[in-house]
Amino acid sequence: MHFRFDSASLQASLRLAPHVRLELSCVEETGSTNADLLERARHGRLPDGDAGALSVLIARQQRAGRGRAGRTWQADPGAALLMSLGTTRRLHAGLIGALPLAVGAVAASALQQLGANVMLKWPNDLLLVPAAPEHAERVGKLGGVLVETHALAGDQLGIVVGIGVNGSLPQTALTPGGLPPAALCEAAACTAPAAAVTAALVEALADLLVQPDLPGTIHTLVLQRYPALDYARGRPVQMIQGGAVVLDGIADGIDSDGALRVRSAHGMRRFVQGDCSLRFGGQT
Ligand SMILES: O=C(O)CCCC[C@@H]1SC[C@@H]2NC(=O)N[C@@H]21
Repeated sequence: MHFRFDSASLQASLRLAPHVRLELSCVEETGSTNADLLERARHGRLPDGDAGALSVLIARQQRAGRGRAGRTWQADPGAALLMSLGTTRRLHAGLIGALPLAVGAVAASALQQLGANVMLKWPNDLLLVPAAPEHAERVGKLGGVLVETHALAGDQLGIVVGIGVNGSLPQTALTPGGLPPAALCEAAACTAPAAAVTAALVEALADLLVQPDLPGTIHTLVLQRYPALDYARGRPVQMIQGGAVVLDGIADGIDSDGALRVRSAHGMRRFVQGDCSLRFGGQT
């Protein structure tokens, strides 16, 4: 699966609600699509999401792709969808932690509709899960979501939603959380071409970001859609903060603010930051 587009043909293939207006650019190479759109946010050049407007930037290659928690995100040229969507909205700071989960839920649902069995791991991982239940533990990291924001004048926020999805397997070995990488080309039931994958994700994420009631939509996605997509729920996990294991327990789901609940012998603990590593057969 190879990702390479020109803006005009991608734009022509999109089915968007009539009020949605996209400024779409597809580039061969950039540093980071998230960094580019955040720069636009800093200069007041992201469009108005209340009016249904968004910027979408897709790159075939990134020189300095960004992952969560200051990590880098690497992908071979054309091997992954590398995309950011940017807009300005009014969003209470208390909901920023829940937004990546809502984005993940929307992206996972869009990919499921294309036949890939995609689930989620807190806070931002897209997982590819084998369809056969007896192989459900042969899960891999398909991609990730990186939401970055920039406070603007008034109570407006520049919101940049980045997503990376592997079409082909990357060269890298393990990913954060100890999972092997996975790619859409491995999902037997997903025969959609790269253009269809891209269009489905642009349509779904644009629709989310211009929702008139964005806070209510985030809330509903996190509380109602995320649970069915939550791969970790009920499984043994190890919580890692600052490189150290801080808790062994059982993932117990997500709160409305995006916090992960983990149950252990010491009771229930909420996490708003850190990594959640799955433990299979007692191993990390
Ligand atoms: O798993 C993660 O830590 C999040 C990865 C997010 C990667 C995407 S690729 C497009 C966008 N631009 C970036 O620099 N990062 C995000």
